[in-house]
Amino acid sequence: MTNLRVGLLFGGRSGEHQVSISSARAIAQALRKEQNASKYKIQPVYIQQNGYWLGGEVAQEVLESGIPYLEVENMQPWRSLAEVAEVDVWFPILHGPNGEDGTIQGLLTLMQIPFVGSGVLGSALGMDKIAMKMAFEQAGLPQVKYKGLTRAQVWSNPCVFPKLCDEIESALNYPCFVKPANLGSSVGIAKVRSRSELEAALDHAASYDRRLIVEAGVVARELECAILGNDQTKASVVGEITFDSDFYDYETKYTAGKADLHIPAQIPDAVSQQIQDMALQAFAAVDAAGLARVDFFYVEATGEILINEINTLPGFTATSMYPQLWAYSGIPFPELVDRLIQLALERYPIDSTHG
Ligand SMILES: Nc1ncnc2c1ncn2[C@@H]1O[C@H](COP(=O)(O)OP(=O)(O)OP(=O)(O)O)[C@@H](O)[C@H]1O
Ligand SMILES: C[C@@H](N)C(=O)O
Ligand SMILES: [Mg+2]
Ligand SMILES: [Mg+2]
Repeated sequence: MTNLRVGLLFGGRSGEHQVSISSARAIAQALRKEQNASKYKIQPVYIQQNGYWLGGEVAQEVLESGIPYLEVENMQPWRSLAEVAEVDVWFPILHGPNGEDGTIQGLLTLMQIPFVGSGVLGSALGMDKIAMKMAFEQAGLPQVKYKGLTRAQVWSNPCVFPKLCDEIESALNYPCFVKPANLGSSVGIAKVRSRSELEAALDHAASYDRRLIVEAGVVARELECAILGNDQTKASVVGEITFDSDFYDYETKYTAGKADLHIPAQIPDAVSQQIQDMALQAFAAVDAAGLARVDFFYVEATGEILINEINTLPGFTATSMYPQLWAYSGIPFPELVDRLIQLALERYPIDSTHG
């Protein structure tokens, strides 16, 4: 099909709103390159931070400028956007809650329009770090010790909260990492080394999500592997990230020069092979589709490889690993987005036979 209309869905009601805009800009650029230019027509649809959907000139302007649109006078619920009816295939490049978590995927499934990436189950399991870790546990994938919590427990009465902190300290020790269960780009994450830091971090993470996770901290090299495919999946070469900051936080991720990406990672072949196998297993364990990036910890001294997480809509920004891992593995960015759209079309008739 020529001139297929690709609904580039970006922004979103998420703490990763700005990252999504950056990812969408990179994908739009790739869709305008080489054969993609005659094959696809981009239909940008921007979801404001407050959740309203905007098409037309505003969406185009956000895509061109990279600057979020904050005005509220053009409020549109999604169903009144003319663009929505014209899309042949959706490319949701939304990160975090309300985009990477199955909500949009459910809506697009009901619209009966093919879309890039995982369906409802894969997205939801891949987003929620507690559910994800349970799925990984079932698949026999090694990971750090963790404890899942709810906001209600954290914001409970002053008698219960200290007991909760006692339990976390005795189960996980310091340092540990406190995270909102459903977020990404390190938003809301803190590395904590004391009781007072733990209390503050739990309170902070609870302001982002009603589900939280605390993980034992590990001293390790950080390795990532990209996956592409539906039922026949392929793993990319493994990459490593190094940085001087305390951990791979938001600023380190998205400020040019703060982190170094090493592709391929300088690790033994056997380690690389094991990480690729584990990444493929993780993809299957959450029922992901299309694409994902799987993040690992490699404890060099012991040879231990621990899975950290899967990201079913990984970043495509200038400092993001996913497109760079594939570029090194022989799939340039324009071909990568083409393949992702073709994978969405390939999967669609299969998924639509449910029920
Ligand atoms: N248990 C842990 N031990 C040591 N470091 C950790 C641990 N958990 C997280 N980190 C640090 O925090 C970073 C972010 O963690 P994580 O990948 O879980 O968050 P995220 O918000 O889902 O990030 P993204 O989706 O952008 O990859 C890791 O890359 C690592 O630097
Ligand atoms: C976008 C960010 N959550 C990533 O995983 O790259
Ligand atoms: Mg993540
Ligand atoms: Mg990560």
